[in-house]
Amino acid sequence: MKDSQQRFLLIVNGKSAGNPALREAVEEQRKAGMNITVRSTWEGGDAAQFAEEAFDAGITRVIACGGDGTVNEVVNGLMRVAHDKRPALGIVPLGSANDFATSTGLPLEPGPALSAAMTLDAYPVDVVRVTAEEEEVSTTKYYVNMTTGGFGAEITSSTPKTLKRLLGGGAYSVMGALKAWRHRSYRGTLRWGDQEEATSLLLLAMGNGRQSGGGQVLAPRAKLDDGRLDILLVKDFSSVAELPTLVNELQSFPAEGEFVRYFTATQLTVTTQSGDPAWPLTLDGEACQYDRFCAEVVPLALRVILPEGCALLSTNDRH
Ligand SMILES: Nc1ncnc2c1ncn2[C@@H]1O[C@H](COP(=O)(O)OP(=O)(O)OP(=O)(O)O)[C@@H](O)[C@H]1O
Repeated sequence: MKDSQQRFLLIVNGKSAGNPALREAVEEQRKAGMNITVRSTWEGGDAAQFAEEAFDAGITRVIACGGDGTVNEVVNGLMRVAHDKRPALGIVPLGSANDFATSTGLPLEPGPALSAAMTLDAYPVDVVRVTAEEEEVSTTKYYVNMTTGGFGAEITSSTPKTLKRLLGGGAYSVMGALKAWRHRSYRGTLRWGDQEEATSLLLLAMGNGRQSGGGQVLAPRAKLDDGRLDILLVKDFSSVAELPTLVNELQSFPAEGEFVRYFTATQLTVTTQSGDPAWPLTLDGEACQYDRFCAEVVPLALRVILPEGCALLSTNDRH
């Protein structure tokens, strides 16, 4: 479809509605004849609703203007639209972390980002469905980038920089930090493929994309369109003497390390024993807490506007 035939909906996080660079970029594109509607959110939930309504309003591309949380809401709204009617997703990153946009190589400034979202091609990517059963109520949420769980999720959702120190620091500074944060592990039984493991984890990461928490690469080999989740398990340690091994393994992501395991799966379920605390999760920046949940890949569910040659697409592997 030609750019002039596209109908664009910008869903702007109300926090950024006055962003001068975005306003200027929209004005410029409109002057160039582009058909742009802008809707600004008032509160959580609006972005998903606007995205869900987009197809009926004749929109062909929905452009999420905000941080990872806004992108996540828009993805959830788009997933409520039938697959063959689902508008493509573009991103103008205006958040504090912007992990998805950064890792896919999209422009980070509003002007170039809007231009990219309006003119670049859209590529089909996987979306991950997370279902949870809590007191007989079932909830379904989607994400496109990464979910972190356990203590790691607590840190990523509170202070992204703290996780950076955990992963990037030396063993002794890590130990001090962990003590200061009163770190804890989360217990549960994990099931994937034909495997089952009862374990105690500091961190679980389920990556469709590669990074979260403001630049933490937790799924370095993930591809957005390979039909698989890249799973990182970081087991708890019992003494400071074990920390150098743990920190080393976090640099190499071994398939079967002493503390770190990295593998792929199409589906992963986590179940806690009754009486154990529920797992804190951060789904593309959105915090929640579940006793039992299942994450599964919905292959090629959403077209996302990405840079040509994006390293996160397996179609670009040969380049
Ligand atoms: N008008 C508004 N004012 C303040 N907050 C809003 C408004 N509309 C939506 N929100 C909230 O903003 C959250 C999303 O924020 P967003 O991810 O865009 O920014 P961020 O947190 O700075 O980004 P990042 O995750 O990249 O750090 C939503 O969960 C929603 O609840």
